[in-house]
Amino acid sequence: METILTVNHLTKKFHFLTAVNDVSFTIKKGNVYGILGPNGSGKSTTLGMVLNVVNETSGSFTWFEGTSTTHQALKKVGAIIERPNFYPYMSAEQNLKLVCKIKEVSPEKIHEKLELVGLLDRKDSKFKAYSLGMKQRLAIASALLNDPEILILDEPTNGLDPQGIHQIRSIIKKIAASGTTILLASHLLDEVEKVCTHAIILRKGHMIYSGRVDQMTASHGFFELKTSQMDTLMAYLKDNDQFSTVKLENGLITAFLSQPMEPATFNQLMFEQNIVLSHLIWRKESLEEQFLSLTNNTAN
Ligand SMILES: Nc1ncnc2c1ncn2[C@@H]1O[C@H](COP(=O)(O)OP(=O)(O)OP(=O)(O)O)[C@@H](O)[C@H]1O
Repeated sequence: METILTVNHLTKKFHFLTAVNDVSFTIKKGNVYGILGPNGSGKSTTLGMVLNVVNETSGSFTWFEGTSTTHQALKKVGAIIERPNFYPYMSAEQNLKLVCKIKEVSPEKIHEKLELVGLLDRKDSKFKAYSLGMKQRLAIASALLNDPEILILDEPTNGLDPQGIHQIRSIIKKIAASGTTILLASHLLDEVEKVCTHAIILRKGHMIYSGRVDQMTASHGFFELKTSQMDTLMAYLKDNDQFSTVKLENGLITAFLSQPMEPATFNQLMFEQNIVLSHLIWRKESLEEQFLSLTNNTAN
């Protein structure tokens, strides 16, 4: 499958705050990716870096397998990362004509794209008369005018009423069905589950999951661990492919299993490594719990 974007160990620091911490993922053609995380988890900063509007502190990213410069590659990317902003006294169609001029693309696709987002019958209405949902749909039509390879959306349903949310989600699915790759940022688990095939979950700038949405809940659980030899244990776990993600927070190690393992087996393994555990708890439904903490944790 063709690779659209490769992100390698991307990190962004704002003074003392690490907004994005060592994030790596790959975007493959035809899939719908959701970057999921609570407010402040680093979603917009990640999108900003790959769109060249935020400078990375370290790490790198490559568009379209490095076949062209980032500047050239971004011409094949449609992105909406800010609130839709068009000329208020011009109609939707006039605004899109202007976008075509600026982007140097033919205006012939305007009707097709307005039709796709359900605004063709409102093409002559002034932008200022549009509802927030219509403005967002117009922004999507605008981003699609040059038939980009990938559409990037930051919180596409924020501030919309339930009907507006439903319309945007249906449009995203329609765009994806036509073969356009999509990358969206959302703080709503429900949204990512409904719309996306793949998810990248961020928490405080760290990536805690990357993979298929339908495998998010098929987790083998995780161990919560404590020992007086934290460094040795961390090094051992990070080197062991039976664990997918290992993190150390507040003196507690959380090690996510990539395959089933009994706590007794793990304890025996630790014993053989001369690591004495003072705390060992195995928990299941880990990702659902993660989701709850992700979606409820507004103080993040
Ligand atoms: N220009 C900046 N200067 C300083 N700190 C910043 C800047 N931009 C973002 N941050 C901080 O980086 C962290 C990540 O922010 P980011 O906007 O990427 O998160 P997010 O997951 O997109 O959340 P939200 O949905 O609230 O935008 C936050 O703590 C934020 O305050």
